[in-house]
Amino acid sequence: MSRLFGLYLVTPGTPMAPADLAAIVERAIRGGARLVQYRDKDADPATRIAKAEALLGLCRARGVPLIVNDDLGLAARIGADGVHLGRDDPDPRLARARLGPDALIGVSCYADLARALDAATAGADYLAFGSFFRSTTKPNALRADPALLRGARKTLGRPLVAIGGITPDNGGPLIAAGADMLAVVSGVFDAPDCEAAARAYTRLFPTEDSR
Ligand SMILES: Cc1ncc(COP(=O)(O)OP(=O)(O)O)c(N)n1
Ligand SMILES: Cc1ncsc1CCOP(=O)(O)O
Ligand SMILES: [Mg+2]
Repeated sequence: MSRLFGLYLVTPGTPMAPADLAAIVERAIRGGARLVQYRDKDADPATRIAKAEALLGLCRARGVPLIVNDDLGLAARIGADGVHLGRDDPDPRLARARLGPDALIGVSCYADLARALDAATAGADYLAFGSFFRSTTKPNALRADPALLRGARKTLGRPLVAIGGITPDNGGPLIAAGADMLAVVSGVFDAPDCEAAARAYTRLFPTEDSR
């Protein structure tokens, strides 16, 4: 089974102790999260290292890859499994050269299929589209139409990630349209029970047998 399938948990930048962040992520992994991204725009460098290392320890113990958002230097320093890059971030070729052939490199493509083709050519392992719905985490994110995923599925030949305002109620059609993973922040982190929330997303995906 491809490891790039299912719930992709993205962390919020909420200030909290590294162990508390890891405890929430652990519950989401118990609920089925298959990939974790450390995304944190505000913490100072020492806190970012401490949080990313706490997550890496957890993710290694649970067999779930850890991706670092934006920060190639942090990903390389802690030995993360990969990096996620957007339009203001380093080029995927640079990330590949720095992190090596086995690193998972994800690229944000917003609603732009041409950008996705370029990213695939540059060696991206997955291509992320969105925001598909209004996101409280990133209210000004560019918006994408779910129909885009059908075209992306036909032309790109890489796993597709959907992000932005995704809930257990609106995520099913994104999977039906071609998303391999649903990337989620608030739908898990703002839920009263993170494990149950993660499980609600996990149930949207077809089981290995039915794929
Ligand atoms: C899985 C996933 N998809 C998209 C993004 C957004 O990346 P980017 O456009 O670089 O924006 P920031 O997250 O850096 O604000 C993501 N992080 N993860
Ligand atoms: C990083 C990012 N890029 C587009 S929307 C988004 C945030 C997604 O968070 P949420 O799942 O809370 O909408
Ligand atoms: Mg970025």
